[in-house]
Amino acid sequence: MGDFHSLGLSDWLVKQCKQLGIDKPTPVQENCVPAILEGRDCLGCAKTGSGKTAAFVLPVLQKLSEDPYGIFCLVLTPTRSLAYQIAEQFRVLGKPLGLKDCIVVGGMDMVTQALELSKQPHVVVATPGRLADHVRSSNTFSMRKIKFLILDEADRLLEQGCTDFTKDLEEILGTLPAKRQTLLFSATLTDTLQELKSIAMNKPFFWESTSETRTVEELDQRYILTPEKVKDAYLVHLIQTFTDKHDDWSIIIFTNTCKNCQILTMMLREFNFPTISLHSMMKQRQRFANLAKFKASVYKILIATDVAARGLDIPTVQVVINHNTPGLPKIYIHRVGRTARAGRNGVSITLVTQYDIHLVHSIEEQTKTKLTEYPVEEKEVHKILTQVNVTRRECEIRLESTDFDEKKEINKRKQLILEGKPYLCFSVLSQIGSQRLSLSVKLYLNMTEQKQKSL
Ligand SMILES: Nc1ncnc2c1ncn2[C@@H]1O[C@H](COP(=O)(O)OP(=O)(O)OP(=O)(O)O)[C@@H](O)[C@H]1O
Repeated sequence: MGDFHSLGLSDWLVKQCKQLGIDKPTPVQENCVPAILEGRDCLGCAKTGSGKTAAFVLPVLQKLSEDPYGIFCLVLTPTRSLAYQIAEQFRVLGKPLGLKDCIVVGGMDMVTQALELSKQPHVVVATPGRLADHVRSSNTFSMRKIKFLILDEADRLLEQGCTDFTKDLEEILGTLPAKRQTLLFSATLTDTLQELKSIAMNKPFFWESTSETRTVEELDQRYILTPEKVKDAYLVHLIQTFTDKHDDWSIIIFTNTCKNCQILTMMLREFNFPTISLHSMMKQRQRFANLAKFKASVYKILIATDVAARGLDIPTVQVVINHNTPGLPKIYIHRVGRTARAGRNGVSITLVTQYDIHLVHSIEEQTKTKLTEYPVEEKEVHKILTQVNVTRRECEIRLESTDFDEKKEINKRKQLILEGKPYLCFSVLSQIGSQRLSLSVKLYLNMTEQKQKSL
């Protein structure tokens, strides 16, 4: 393996890497950095935690230092917290350049963002929805001259999942110059990306790690077979065991819904475990605050939905627990990739019910790894079963007495209105009929009326 100099990077960047403990390039960096410096488009597929971020940040900074202007580079990423993490890497590595960056994500003040964009930052890191909003509503900034477009977690941005970025991406791409370098990175590349490889212009460089397995060797992948009703008792038992055995530990628990995330957080707190949550029903500021507290080890347990499955880089995470078995192997790969990063060891434990066994088989098939059973003293689990289930029920009742479900409905409706789906909105709205709701109907009607008038 060479060093960063031999990849074509300048002294100041190599020095900057050293200061951060980045001495030797990882394979994805070793292969992609020279191709990007040559001016080629690049598709990089490498395992979680293998340093893909620096693989694009370093060559962009090198090129920026040769011809500095703004806006030089646009990075798009599917989640808000990931946008902050990427911007941080640019800021730290690009410090000697006096790098100016701008983060454009939903849930934050649009006016402040517009002002920052108008100051022509070198690098813009954005989630597609909010950047498309700015493109539609503002003419105070231009991306006509950007040199680099980067899609991080590219498969997620391009797939048509529950959050479909297609429309926003089209809008953004329309404002970019055709002559640019396009870089796509992910730990999981889909067929669409494989197709893209064959049709892309600009002689794209494609790099995929040659390893047979899709997860890292340092990750010990386990499962526990459990009936649905005993799952929470296993969870409490596992956490208790980790607490007893390790001083310096932190755990991410993934679950399938925001509500479940909330209930599990309340339940684990009842057992005095330092727990905090992260899901899309929380306000953006609260999400950042919780993530910061988890990173700082103020709370050792983070319960999250898949909003935290991709990209988050928190070195202290030693254990990932899947409270539900992910329906897609790809989601499993990203979730368990929150531990065992950058050569460290880690454990993942997936709670599997009898109905999920086929999901485990397809995970094993895709990752080319066999999950092994995690040994548990069942007697100990059964001792706490009743107490855990009663506590969970109490938490469910407590949550039902709050406006959690109502908030969820309001969020859903806001989304429908933003997407311009009036009929659907009406049918959802008419079921509830509170004052706040009729207000949002009026607002929507007003907006469409004005739109029609202006037409
Ligand atoms: N050459 C290197 N040597 C040592 N550590 C590195 C090197 N390059 C990056 N790192 C560190 O490795 C960690 C993981 O990097 P990064 O977040 O870029 O992974 P990733 O490949 O993007 O993972 P994911 O697919 O989960 O997003 C970071 O903390 C980063 O600082």
